[in-house]
Amino acid sequence: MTATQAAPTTGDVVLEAENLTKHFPVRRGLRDLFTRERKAVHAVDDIQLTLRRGRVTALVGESGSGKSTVARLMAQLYTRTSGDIRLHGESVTVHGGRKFRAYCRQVQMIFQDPFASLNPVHTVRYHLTRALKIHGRAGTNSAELEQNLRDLLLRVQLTPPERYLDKFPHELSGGQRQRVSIARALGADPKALLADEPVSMLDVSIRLGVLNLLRDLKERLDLAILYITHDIASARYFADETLVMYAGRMVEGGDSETVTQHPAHPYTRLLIESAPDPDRLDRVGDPKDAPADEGGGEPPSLIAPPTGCRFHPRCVHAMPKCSTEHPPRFELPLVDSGQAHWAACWLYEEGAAK
Ligand SMILES: Nc1ncnc2c1ncn2[C@@H]1O[C@H](COP(=O)(O)OP(=O)(O)OP(=O)(O)O)[C@@H](O)[C@H]1O
Repeated sequence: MTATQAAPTTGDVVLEAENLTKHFPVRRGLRDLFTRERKAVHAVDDIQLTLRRGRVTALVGESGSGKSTVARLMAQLYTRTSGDIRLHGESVTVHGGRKFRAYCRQVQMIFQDPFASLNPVHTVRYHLTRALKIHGRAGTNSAELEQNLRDLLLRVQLTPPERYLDKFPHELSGGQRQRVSIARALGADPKALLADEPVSMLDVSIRLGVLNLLRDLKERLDLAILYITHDIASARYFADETLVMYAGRMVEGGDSETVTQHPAHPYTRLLIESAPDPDRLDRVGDPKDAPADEGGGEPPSLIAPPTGCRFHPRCVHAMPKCSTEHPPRFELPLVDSGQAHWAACWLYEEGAAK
């Protein structure tokens, strides 16, 4: 670092996406041979996302809303259809090779199923040594490598490290396996972690421990973390900021307390109603905070998504405009936290009847 460069501080932008879009082409069937139309799954459309040092951003939505696709795009595992991804302010597009490795040194992904992401025929020592070697952090001799391996396991609270180093994945519990996956990611000394449903396959009793570990890493290593989940209650507990996705688009965002306690978008309210948070139970019946019925139904087809707001076919507040015009982000009045809060919903256009 040169003398003129300021040291990075908590809150600095690490990774950001602008207008990120991914359409997966659909293979043409026999019936489509005579049409010119090219069908695609509109998995992710026009996403804005900013990950900052020392902060957790939750991306919440039901199955198929596009959360994993966003993470894979940010990890450069998928090529994007359009949009921009910037790492420390610089646009990046990599397709494998040395550039991809350099990107992975800064941005690491943690997957939902630690059993699938660890090779069953190799020990913890093998997985972690490989990660350290790939990223040039194995040290110059075997004593240094041993110390680095121990440090990684200590960092994910697998103690004493000697007990775990020579174990195979099947000899570990689900929580321990996920901790090894996290240790492997830390082997790169990344600046951002993309955690795709990191606890959803774990026993309920050990989920909190793994989330607490991630929070501890965020604080101690000043990591920027993207936390993908379908469980909005855990976003309130764990994330600083929460973004809600529906059918490939972002519909609401703000600090986690505000989004989960004062949800604005009818879809966010529906998500919260279907996953009650004990702290809100005393307010059930308060029409301002918990409308009685926010609609049900199924998410739409992403091959031919609804025009206008994609939630309008399920929305009990839908107005004529909702089916024809895509709503922009409307800034909402600040509540308790004083942090920015927005919703992409015509209900919040100035003058709209709520
Ligand atoms: N490789 C692919 N080819 C075609 N369609 C895909 C592909 N990957 C994802 N999709 C589609 O894109 C949409 C978004 O999928 P994605 O996995 O990102 O959602 P998600 O919110 O992460 O869901 P889940 O929680 O079930 O993983 C879905 O309709 C899915 O079927």
